[in-house]
Amino acid sequence: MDTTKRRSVLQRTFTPCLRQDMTDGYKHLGEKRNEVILLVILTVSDARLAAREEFNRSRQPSLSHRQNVERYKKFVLLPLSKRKFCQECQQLLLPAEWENHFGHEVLTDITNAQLKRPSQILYPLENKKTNAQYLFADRSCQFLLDLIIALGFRRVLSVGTPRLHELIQINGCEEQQFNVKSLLLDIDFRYSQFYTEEDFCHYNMFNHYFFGGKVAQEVCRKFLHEEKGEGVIMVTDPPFGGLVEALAFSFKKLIAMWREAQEEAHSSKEMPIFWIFPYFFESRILEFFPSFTMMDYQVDYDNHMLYKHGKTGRKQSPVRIFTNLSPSMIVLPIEEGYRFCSLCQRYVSSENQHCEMCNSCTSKDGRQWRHCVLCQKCVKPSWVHCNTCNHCALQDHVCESVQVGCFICGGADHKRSTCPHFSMTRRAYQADGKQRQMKNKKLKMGTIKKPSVKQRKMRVLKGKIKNKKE
Ligand SMILES: C[S@@+](CC[C@H](N)C(=O)[O-])C[C@H]1O[C@@H](n2cnc3c(N)ncnc32)[C@H](O)[C@@H]1O
Ligand SMILES: [Zn+2]
Ligand SMILES: [Zn+2]
Ligand SMILES: [Zn+2]
Ligand SMILES: [Zn+2]
Ligand SMILES: [Zn+2]
Repeated sequence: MDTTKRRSVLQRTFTPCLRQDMTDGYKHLGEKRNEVILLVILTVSDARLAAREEFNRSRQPSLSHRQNVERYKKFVLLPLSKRKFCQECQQLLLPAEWENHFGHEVLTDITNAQLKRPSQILYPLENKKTNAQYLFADRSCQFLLDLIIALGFRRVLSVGTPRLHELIQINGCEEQQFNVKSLLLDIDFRYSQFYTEEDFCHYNMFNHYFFGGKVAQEVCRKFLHEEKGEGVIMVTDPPFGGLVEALAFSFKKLIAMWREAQEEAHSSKEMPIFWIFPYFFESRILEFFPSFTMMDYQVDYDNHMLYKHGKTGRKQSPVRIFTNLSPSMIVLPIEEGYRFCSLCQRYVSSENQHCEMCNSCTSKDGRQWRHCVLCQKCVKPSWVHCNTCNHCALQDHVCESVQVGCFICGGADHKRSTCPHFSMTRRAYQADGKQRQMKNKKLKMGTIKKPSVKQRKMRVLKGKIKNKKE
């Protein structure tokens, strides 16, 4: 099935709420769209909380998790020839339902091995804006699991990492001595067809919402509290379009839940976390989690043309692991070119050279960076020092002093950030600060064409119309 057809099929079927959840992840944060999201998180009133819960409730799928578990039990008892999966509806089918799916593309002879790898049967969701489901390449997934085992963890809270969850479950089934467990928290309700309520919670990581209510929340709490909270690590790989603030808000809630199991004396202990995210979000993540360090390991994905290792994809994935564990403990594979820098006490990628002036292995993107004496720091290899801007930038950038006025309305007396025509709504719904910054940078560097006055006026007009609608 081609992508367009698949997408339209997904839009028609399974549960309309799933599609809505994926696109409306942020909107769950509050009903009133013209509010600044961060404020909504921090000062959410009772009334708004109720409205939010009502919104979440209205997104409940037609079949409950329990019903899906019962269906699964019946499904596994069927002989192979009667085990079907409708690709269009993304649903396991029981014989009585076959006729309703007449004319749909159906997979047959679903084996137990296939049932244990749902991420291979289910189509990755492809909403580019908020959630493209980028699945780990086997190499990266196995690396993560090996690392988790080597570090001695026994329980993994898999937040938006279905493939890692799946790998852990498979190992658990196949090897008696394998003693790592995983609980998957994900907004993709299709997974409820394959996992019990003890293994999967339908969860929104943008507002820490458990769709299964108190019962599901208790499953998570119990999981975190086993062995007094010892041996647990949270691994998360959120959609990259996700707001760091919102994610941090939810992760802090999960950390607080874990901390309840800690004795007073250990109340300042941190729950170990691997947060997988692009390197250019480093400063944003550190704002919320100052104890985190970014690892050099490049996480690869199966279904992302750019972030995929190998012939067709770009070799350098921008996705990294952020962790609050000591960097010296995170051993990166030497066979893939990583090496240990004894001065930094961490593994770094092969091109990442130790800079004596910065006293650090400074590269962020895997290329060798160069020290600029004037900037007093290392910069990307493609940058040169600009005396007009007083810092390094791309050779063909547009110098800062040349840029006067506002990019939005063209007004000469203010900058875009204080533009009176740029409503709060649009600001809040723009991409995360970092993404904005990146775009600004690109504008400054001239990699994005500066809009003409006419284009700017059109934008203001469109903005006004949109705001009126809202
Ligand atoms: C970039 S993918 C990561 C998948 C991971 N690399 C793997 O292979 O297991 C993002 C994951 O987060 C989930 N997700 C997206 N939005 C979410 C939300 N609001 N709350 C919880 N999970 C969400 C998606 O369903 C998906 O599984
Ligand atoms: Zn169907
Ligand atoms: Zn170093
Ligand atoms: Zn340097
Ligand atoms: Zn410089
Ligand atoms: Zn310049």
